[in-house]
Amino acid sequence: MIPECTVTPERPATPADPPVAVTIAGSDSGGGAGIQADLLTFAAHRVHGTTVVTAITAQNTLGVTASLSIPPSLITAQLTAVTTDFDVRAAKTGMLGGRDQLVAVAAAALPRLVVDPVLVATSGAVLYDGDPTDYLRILAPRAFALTPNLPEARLLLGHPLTSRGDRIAALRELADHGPSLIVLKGGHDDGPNAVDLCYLAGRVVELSRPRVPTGNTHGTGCTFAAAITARLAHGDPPEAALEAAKSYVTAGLLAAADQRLGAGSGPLDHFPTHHVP
Ligand SMILES: Nc1ncnc2c1ncn2[C@@H]1O[C@H](COP(=O)(O)OP(=O)(O)OP(=O)(O)O)[C@@H](O)[C@H]1O
Ligand SMILES: Cc1ncc(CO)c(N)n1
Repeated sequence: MIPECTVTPERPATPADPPVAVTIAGSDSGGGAGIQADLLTFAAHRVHGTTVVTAITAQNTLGVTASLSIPPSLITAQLTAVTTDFDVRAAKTGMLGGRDQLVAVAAAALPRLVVDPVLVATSGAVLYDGDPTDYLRILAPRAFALTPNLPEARLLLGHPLTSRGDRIAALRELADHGPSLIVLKGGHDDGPNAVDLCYLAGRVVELSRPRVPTGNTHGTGCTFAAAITARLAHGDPPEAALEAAKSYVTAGLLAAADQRLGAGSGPLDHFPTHHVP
């Protein structure tokens, strides 16, 4: 006989319940970026991770060889399944694949939404085949935070960002589309420090840590945005969430600097030993 499915009786939430976050992103078969990196990051922060898969990529440390976008109706169904059952405290988008998928995500009401505008993989593979400005026109008005890297910010705004003045102007331009928090990631810059310029409640804040000399940087952007999301799910104020996420990514890069996983750019270590969630 099949036992009947029982529903847990209503009881108030307790501090022992882990907060819930949702990642809306693509699958990386190599396990270093996308949904896989996000779930590892959530787990390292003791956040229960739920998922809305938007695309499946055939990918490893050397690049992406194939990808398939999930039909928007199935994206909506996953969003409904997650948000009608769980008390979702924060959400994050990664690879969306195309405009129809982005529109399906923008139709959902998601708290503390962190949008990582994934457009092109470091290897050159196209991860968004629509117009990059869709992110600004359709999704940014729904977002709490937007976290482009420098090449992505250039594509979103359609002009180069050379000087520090250009970058500060870009922060304001991006914030005009709605998000309270903008993080312009400087991982692709050179220099002894990895410096991200942030715009938060009208202030420019610099997030800086020593640059880790390593080629194992696959999935740093996903991991950083997922760590911000995890800290927001715990209720951290935005500036504390940013600092904690930056320290976590730096610790993960350091711990995996000499690791060999795959022949190309390997993943970082999502459970660095001295990280305490
Ligand atoms: N070698 C490094 N050492 C220290 N911090 C780094 C390094 N590379 C990137 N970071 C930091 O990691 C975070 C993610 O930034 P990055 O610019 O790499 O994102 P991304 O380009 O979106 O990532 P991805 O390569 O996964 O697409 C930022 O805080 C950035 O400063
Ligand atoms: C699935 C996926 N999402 C995001 C990135 C960007 O790192 C990637 N390479 N793959």
